[in-house]
Amino acid sequence: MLIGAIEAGGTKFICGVGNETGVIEERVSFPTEHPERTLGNVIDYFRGKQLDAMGIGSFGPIDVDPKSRFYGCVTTTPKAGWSWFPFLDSLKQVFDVPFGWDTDVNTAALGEATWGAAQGLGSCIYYTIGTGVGAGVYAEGRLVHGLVHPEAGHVLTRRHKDDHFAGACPYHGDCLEGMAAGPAIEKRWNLKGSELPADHPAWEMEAYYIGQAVTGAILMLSPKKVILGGGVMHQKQLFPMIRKEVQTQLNGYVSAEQIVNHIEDYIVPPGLGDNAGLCGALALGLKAANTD
Ligand SMILES: Nc1ncnc2c1ncn2[C@@H]1O[C@H](COP(=O)(O)OP(=O)(O)OP(=O)(O)O)[C@@H](O)[C@H]1O
Ligand SMILES: [Zn+2]
Repeated sequence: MLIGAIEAGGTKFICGVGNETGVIEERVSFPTEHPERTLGNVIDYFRGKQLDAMGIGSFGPIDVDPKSRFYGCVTTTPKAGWSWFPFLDSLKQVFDVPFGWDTDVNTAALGEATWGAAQGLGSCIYYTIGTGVGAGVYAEGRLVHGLVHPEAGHVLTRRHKDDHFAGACPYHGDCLEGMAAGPAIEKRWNLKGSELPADHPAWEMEAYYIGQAVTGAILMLSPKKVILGGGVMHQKQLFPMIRKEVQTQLNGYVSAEQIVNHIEDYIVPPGLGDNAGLCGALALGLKAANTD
């Protein structure tokens, strides 16, 4: 089986083809520009390939309700031209194959649940901490949608005692994304995260905020694995700090072995590394092929 995979990011698009075992055979990448131009590039790349299905994990927010007339669109984005643009339909008009469509983070969660760190577990939550913060939720063997889809990057946070930064979210100020995304780190410390030393106090603060979000997710969803990806999580020293923070915040209330004794196997980086998104899109395409 040959599946087309699209990781549609706000900064760049990655397209690739792979098979039902999760192997990506080739890939290309181009910058996210006006949708007509960007999707023109997508179509040019996939045209002529004998695809059985396609999967798209998109930056959001997006419409994931198949009954909605805006299904397959990015909804309210500041990115020029993308709001309500018929993203999915433009591709469906050219490629007569089953399509999978979901948020970038739900897609990465599916990739991890299918071939990565949460393989065979039936549930996980996947956070990306990058330019924004988002989370995908896989529970009881399926991706979670509802009224819209989870927007776990914007949960409210309790402020760190030494933090006087107002917060960078245009909607909420000091929500999780406003306090912990890459641009928040840069605004607070006047240095990019990648330029801050590993022992800088920034990371203790960062772990405090991510730890709160993960604690909330554990209490609300009881995921069998917590996966933390995105550019900021390249700071590997954050992992032990976040694990400790979660244990401190839970304070013994959740007595599962994974939290008490094996938290290093419970809160982990993506098993698929930087391929989580593209492999997830492959898994979405595969699901679409199998349900069509
Ligand atoms: N090594 C690093 N340490 C700390 N922060 C980093 C590092 N590398 C990248 N970042 C920060 O991560 C952010 C970029 O995140 P990422 O690489 O996940 O890209 P993105 O795809 O634009 O993010 P998003 O998934 O939110 O769209 C930037 O704010 C950058 O400063
Ligand atoms: Zn917010």
